[in-house]
Amino acid sequence: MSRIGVDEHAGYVRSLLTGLSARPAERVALADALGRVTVSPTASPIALPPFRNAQMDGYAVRAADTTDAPLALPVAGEVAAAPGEPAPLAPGTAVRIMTGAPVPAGADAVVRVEDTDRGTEQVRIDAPVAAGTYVREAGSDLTQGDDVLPPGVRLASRHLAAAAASGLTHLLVRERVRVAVVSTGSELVDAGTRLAPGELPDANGVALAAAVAATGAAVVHRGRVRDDVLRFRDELDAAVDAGAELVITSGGISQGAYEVVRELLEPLGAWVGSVAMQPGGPQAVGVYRRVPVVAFPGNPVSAQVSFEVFVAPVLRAIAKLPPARTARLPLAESVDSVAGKRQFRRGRLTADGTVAPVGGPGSHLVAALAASDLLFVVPEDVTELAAGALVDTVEL
Ligand SMILES: Nc1nc2c(c(=O)[nH]1)N[C@H]1C(S)=C(S)[C@@H](COP(=O)(O)OP(=O)(O)OC[C@H]3O[C@@H](n4cnc5c(N)ncnc54)[C@H](O)[C@@H]3O)O[C@H]1N2
Ligand code: MOO
Repeated sequence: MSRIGVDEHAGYVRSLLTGLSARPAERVALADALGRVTVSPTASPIALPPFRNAQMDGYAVRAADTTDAPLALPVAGEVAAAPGEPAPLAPGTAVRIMTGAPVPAGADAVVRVEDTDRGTEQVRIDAPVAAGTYVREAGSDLTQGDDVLPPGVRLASRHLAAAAASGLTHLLVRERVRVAVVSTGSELVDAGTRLAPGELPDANGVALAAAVAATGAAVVHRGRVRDDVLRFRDELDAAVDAGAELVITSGGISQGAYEVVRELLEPLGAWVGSVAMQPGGPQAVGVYRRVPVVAFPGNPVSAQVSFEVFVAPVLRAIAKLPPARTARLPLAESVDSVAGKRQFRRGRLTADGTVAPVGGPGSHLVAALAASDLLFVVPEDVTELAAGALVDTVEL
C-alpha cells in the first residue's frame, strides 16, 4: 500500500474537486439567501430612501419661517409614517410629523418635538433651524438603478436588509456545491436506537453533514449502509441520482475483511492508501459515475479531521467563506508524537494564550474532540515537543 504526504493528498483532493468551483447561477428568495454568494451586481429598482422623509418626530417647517425664533407657528395638520401624500405646507405654518413620514412639499426642515412646546393648535419653536435639518432626502443612500449589492458578496443579514429595502424579492446567487454523505459500517445504527451488543450510533453521518453545511455547501443526500458492496453501490447511485457533485464517505477503507469502499472503488480506479498523518491515516479518492468520491476513515475524529484538512478548505473557498483561522501558539505542556506522521492533536486555547492538549492522539476520542476548540500540528519529523514550543494551530 502506498503512503503519501499530507500536502500531496490535499493536492489530489483539490484537483479532483476543481470542477466544482465554476458555479452556475440560481435565483433564490431573500428568505433563503443567507450565506449565499451573489453572482452579478444587483441594481436597486428604487431610490433609497424612496421619498423625502422626516428623521425625527417633530414639526415640518420652512426654515426661513423660524429665523426669528423663539416664535409660534399655527399647526396646519399632521403627517404620519403611513401611505399617502401630504398636502403642501402653507407658508408661515407648521405640520406635526412623525419619523419616516413624507415631508410635505414646501417644508425644508423638521424641528424636533424636544425643541418645541409640543403644541397641537399652534407650536412654539425654541430656536431657528437651518434648511435640511432632520430631512432625509430621497436617494441620499442610493440612487435608483445603482448597485445595491456587488457580485461576489457572501450574503449576511445586512445585505438582505439593503436588498429588501430596495424592494427586491429574489437574488441571483451561485449554486451551492451539492454533497452526499454516506456512512459505512454494519455496526452503525441511528442515534437514539437502543443499542444491541456491538452496535454504535452513527456519529459521522450527522457530523460530516454538519461540517459540509458549515462550509456553505448543500447536503443533498445522506445514507448509511452495512458492509455490503452492493448496498454501498446502490447508495452511491442514490447519491448521484440525487444530484450530488461530491460524495463523502466514512469507513471501509483500511485493511480489514469488510472494506466496502475499497472493494467497490479500487477496481474502478480509485486510489486507496495511506497518508502520513494521524488521525486520518487511511484515505481514498475516486470517481463514481463521474462524481468525485472522497473517502475518509471511519473513526469519528479521523473523519472530522480529514474533512477539515482536505475538503473544508476547498468548499470554503468556493462559498467565499474565510479560511479557518490559524495561529502559531505556545504549548501549555509537552507532547509526544510518532515519527513520520503529521499529527493533528486536539487542544484548547487557555486564558494565558497557550494551547492545552485535550485527550491523547487516539482517533476514537470523539468527546475529547468536542471539548477542543482547535487542532495543533506536530510535524512529521518531530517526536517530542516541550512545554512552550510553538505549534501551528487551526481553529475548529
Ligand atoms: N491492520 C490495520 N488496521 C487498521 C489500520 C491499518 O493501517 N492497518 N488503520 C487504522 C486506522 S488509522 C483507522 S483510522 C481505521 C480506519 O478504518 P476504516 O476507514 O476502514 O473504518 P472502519 O473500520 O469502518 O471504522 C473504524 C472505526 O470507526 C468506527 N466508525 C466507523 N464509522 C462510524 C460512524 N459513522 N460513526 C461512529 N463510529 C464509526 C468503527 O466502528 C470503528 O471503530 O482503521 C484502523 N485499522
Ligand atoms: O488514522 Mo486513524 O485515523 O489514526 O485512527
